Amino acid sequence: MLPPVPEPFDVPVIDISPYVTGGSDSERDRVAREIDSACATVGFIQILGHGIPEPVIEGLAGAVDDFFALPLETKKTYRVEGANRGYSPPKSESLSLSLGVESATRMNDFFEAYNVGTEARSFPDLDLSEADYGLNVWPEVPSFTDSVQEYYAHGERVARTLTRIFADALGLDPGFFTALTDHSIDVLRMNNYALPEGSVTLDGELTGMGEHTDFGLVTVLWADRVAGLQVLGRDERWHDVSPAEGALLVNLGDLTARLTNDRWMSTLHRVTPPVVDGTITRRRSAAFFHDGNVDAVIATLPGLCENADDGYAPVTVREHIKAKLAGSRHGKKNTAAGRETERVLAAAERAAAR
Ligand SMILES: O=C(O)CCC(=O)C(=O)O
Ligand SMILES: [Fe+2]
Repeated sequence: MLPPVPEPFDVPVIDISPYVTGGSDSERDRVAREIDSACATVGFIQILGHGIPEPVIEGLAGAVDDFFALPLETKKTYRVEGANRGYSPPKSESLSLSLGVESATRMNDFFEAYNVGTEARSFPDLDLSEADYGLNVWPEVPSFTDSVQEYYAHGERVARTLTRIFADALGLDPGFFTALTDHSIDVLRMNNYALPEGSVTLDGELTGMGEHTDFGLVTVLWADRVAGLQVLGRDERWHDVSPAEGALLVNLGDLTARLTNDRWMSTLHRVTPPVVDGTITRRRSAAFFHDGNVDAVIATLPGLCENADDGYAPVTVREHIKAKLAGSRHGKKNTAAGRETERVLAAAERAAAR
């Protein structure tokens, strides 16, 4: 039975500084317990004490502003075929297809994005392929490369700090995630939700970014404090989420749900920016996706399934990400996700029925 009234919905605020600047065992223990509870009940967290200096965040925001202010034709010269890199124009992706949903709003996500990520050549000793770890393209925009690279290094540091906390919260060896992530496929997706006045008719189908779960282990999300992000609560209603002053949002991806046999949640979310007087209120965000080594095998932790065949089937990060990207970027329904698709589809369908 669905709850008759919406439940109060809060995205817990957690100060992770004991893991960033050093803290006592008991302080770290408190952080790990708070993270465990947030991951098991919401799947979204607001973190403070992350240690990213304000000028670094301002630098990222400035880079996002400068790039997306370019004419569309110029931005399109930075498209990269066949890799999750460079510019993605409005209406070229449909996140809901990454779930295996044949959406009525196919390719109607109006966000535009710029992606950069970890490159094969950063690991000269490993035999990594550029098909998995694509080369970045950098736009000719003053300070863009420096500002984005500086933020990227912090995004990676914060993601790794989080997985260190996850190991404690799940009672695992401190190095558990390091073994899965020492050459992690990471991507920073800078999103811009804006359409010039009059360029589009909002027919109720167009959306900022369709409902989806993130693909990897954990996402660190910087976002404007402007409405638009909505998260599906356990009451199966969509709730508006905007970060507290100075907070970054964090959410878990499908690979962590698989690892924990759904004890921790990969929560459905979407972006529906408000329309004021026929114009979309501009909103920016930057999602740092920490997805794990391409060849890491993600299998449910033994302590979290009663029988050996109880958990998710083991999957490599490569297989999983490939199926997801084929859905969102190439309009191909993700049929490989199995139990995961069932989980997210059931939640999406119940939310739609409300
Ligand atoms: O714009 C946002 O706040 C969310 C972006 C997001 O969910 C994503 O890029 O996966
Ligand atoms: Fe997302």
